[in-house]
Amino acid sequence: MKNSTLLFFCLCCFLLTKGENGDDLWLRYPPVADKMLQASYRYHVSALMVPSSDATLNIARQELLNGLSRLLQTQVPATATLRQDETVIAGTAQQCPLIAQANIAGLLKAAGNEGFMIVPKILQGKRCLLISGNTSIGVLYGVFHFLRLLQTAQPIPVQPIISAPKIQLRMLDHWDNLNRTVERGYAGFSIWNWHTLPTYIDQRYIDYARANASIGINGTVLTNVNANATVLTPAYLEKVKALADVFRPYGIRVYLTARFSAPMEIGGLATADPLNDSVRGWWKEKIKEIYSYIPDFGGFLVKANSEGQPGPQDYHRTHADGANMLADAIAPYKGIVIWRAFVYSHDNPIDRHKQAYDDFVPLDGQFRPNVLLQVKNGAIDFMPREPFHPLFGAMPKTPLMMEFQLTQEYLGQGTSLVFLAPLFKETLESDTYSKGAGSTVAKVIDGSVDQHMLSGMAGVANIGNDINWCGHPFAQANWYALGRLAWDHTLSSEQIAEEWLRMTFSNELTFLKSATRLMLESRDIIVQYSNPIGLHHIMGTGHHYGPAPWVNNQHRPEWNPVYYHKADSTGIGFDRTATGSNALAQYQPAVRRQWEDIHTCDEKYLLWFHHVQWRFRMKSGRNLWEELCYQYYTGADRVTGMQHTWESLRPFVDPQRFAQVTMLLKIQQQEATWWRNACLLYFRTFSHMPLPADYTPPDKTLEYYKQLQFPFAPGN
Ligand SMILES: CO[C@H]1[C@H](O)[C@@H](O)[C@H](O)O[C@@H]1C(=O)O
Repeated sequence: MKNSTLLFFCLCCFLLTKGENGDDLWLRYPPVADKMLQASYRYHVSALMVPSSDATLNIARQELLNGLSRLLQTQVPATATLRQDETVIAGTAQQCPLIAQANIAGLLKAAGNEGFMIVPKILQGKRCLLISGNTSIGVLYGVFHFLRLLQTAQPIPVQPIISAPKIQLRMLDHWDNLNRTVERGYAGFSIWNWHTLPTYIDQRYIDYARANASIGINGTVLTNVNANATVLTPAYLEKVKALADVFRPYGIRVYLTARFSAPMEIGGLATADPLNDSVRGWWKEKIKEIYSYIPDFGGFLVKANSEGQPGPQDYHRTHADGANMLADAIAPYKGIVIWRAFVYSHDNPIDRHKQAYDDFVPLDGQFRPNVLLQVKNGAIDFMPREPFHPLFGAMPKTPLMMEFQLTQEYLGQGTSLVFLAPLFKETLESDTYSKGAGSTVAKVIDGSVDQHMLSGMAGVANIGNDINWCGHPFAQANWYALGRLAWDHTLSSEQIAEEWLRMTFSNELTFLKSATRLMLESRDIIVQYSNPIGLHHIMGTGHHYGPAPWVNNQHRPEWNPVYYHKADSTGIGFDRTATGSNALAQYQPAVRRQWEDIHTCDEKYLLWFHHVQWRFRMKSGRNLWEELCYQYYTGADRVTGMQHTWESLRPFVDPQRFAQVTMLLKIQQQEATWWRNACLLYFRTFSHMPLPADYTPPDKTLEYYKQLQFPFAPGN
């Protein structure tokens, strides 16, 4: 064997074995299984022309070479001149004279700063496929899109594809602590190794950047919102700089969480009052220092006056005073401040649902232009199902950024198969009616309803140092979905699930049909067996794992499940209508009308907005108690159905991942039974009604469930 052939053979063996454990996420690039298709791809992609003009284009070329050699099982040669057969050319018009001559400038306008175009062209009489954009990063996104077409067995485009992101800031928020624990993290420890940074660049950092770039994520907040000021000290800034240097060519900016009391903790000042001159001066100097390390630093994410975090209210200042102080200091560097709206405190005992709106709506119009307000999808806290947050549409003068949670804090954590795109879509497609019908949450956050220049969507990361990144093999799909929806919120959950499955597992249609359904139904199923009909926040306190609707001993009333379900002898549910907390008044009249009447309210939100009598007649004809039983039992049964579906997919999945998911589904089945039994046994003590005769009664007592301890639950 010639040396070069041997080398290529070794490379293929390495590439083919790498990825077995999921360490390549959706960038596994397995050989195209359909030989006809592979032959057609080989014909259309017979040479590559990618100029070496900068680090981003070098990455694009490398990704193409790597991806194509694995997919097509042949080495696609790089070329500097057009060949007789078809050439793929990637670059901007400035970088690549052939693209400049291709007459695509008009089309490229629609691609903006980060978008791309993939277009077939005849140049110098020869067929070419151009992957272009107005910037190198646009080209890189185009390259990943092109590879996705091949990974998902799509035809080579015959018509131009033009794509630009609908949302500007597409981010991951890591809740990673400096000691490498991850708050609400279920996939091991933090991937940021502060001990070996800045000198040691873990391959994981590069793979993380590739994965993010492949789905258009362009920002990462490295640290927990429950912040530690130490990350702003020089020793850490050097480490942050090392990460920023790795991520830059992938189009990813680095952000940090700013602890509001940092001027006191690491600056030696006596106060952190945002209107105090020394404090303002301290932040200015600190920000100048940060930019001396990281010239394109993105900015700060701040959790203030929430769950014990310091903030401007400690000095009788408003959230706007706090945000603006940082915004003024960072504006000269074009940095931004992302201020969180997740606030609640015990002096709002009637309904935690209302506080963010009460605190922030009066401040609309007072924030500097470089401030975004980051709002969780719902008003309580990443529940399995929540109506959209009433702040969306209620602050037209402030750009609101979406905060979704990818880590499954309340959704079975690391053990449950739950595909979150349907949850995200449910919120994004909700109509706020803020500017009349059609003012969906998606259009509020993409800035189109109120004409904002800044727009953003973040996902609380579900990434850790587990061998497969996210703990559960299917949890990777939630990271993927966030990126895809932040790029284009009109994509359907089905499309995203199918894309991810094709890239991660197989393009076999039989597999895809069942596996897509498995994913699409999974979120509904967990809602059904854990929090049906609008129930919420009835999980174990502290670790948030498993059911504990009986808990009533937390010193903060709003941390107790009983505060939320309000079960009593008459019924169950939280009355948020005018006869109750009146949280509904925070929505537009058209939204209110959907939910305020107990007889017409969408039943998925019924107990969210109403205290409902046990014998209330539901649309199914069952009374509320019977419906609750039906939902819990059906949900748990459907997990058994998920197990059967997965079993039927055995022929399509490698043994390792097949076994992992099989074992996890077994745990999920046990959890579903646990939720069902514990909740029904407990709620029965209020309804005083029996389980319908056709259900197998729980084989354990309520006392048994109350005494279960979880010393191993993450977060304990
Ligand atoms: C980072 O703290 C988290 C906290 O762990 C979590 O239980 C709650 O959901 O939300 C907080 C927040 O979003 O700030």
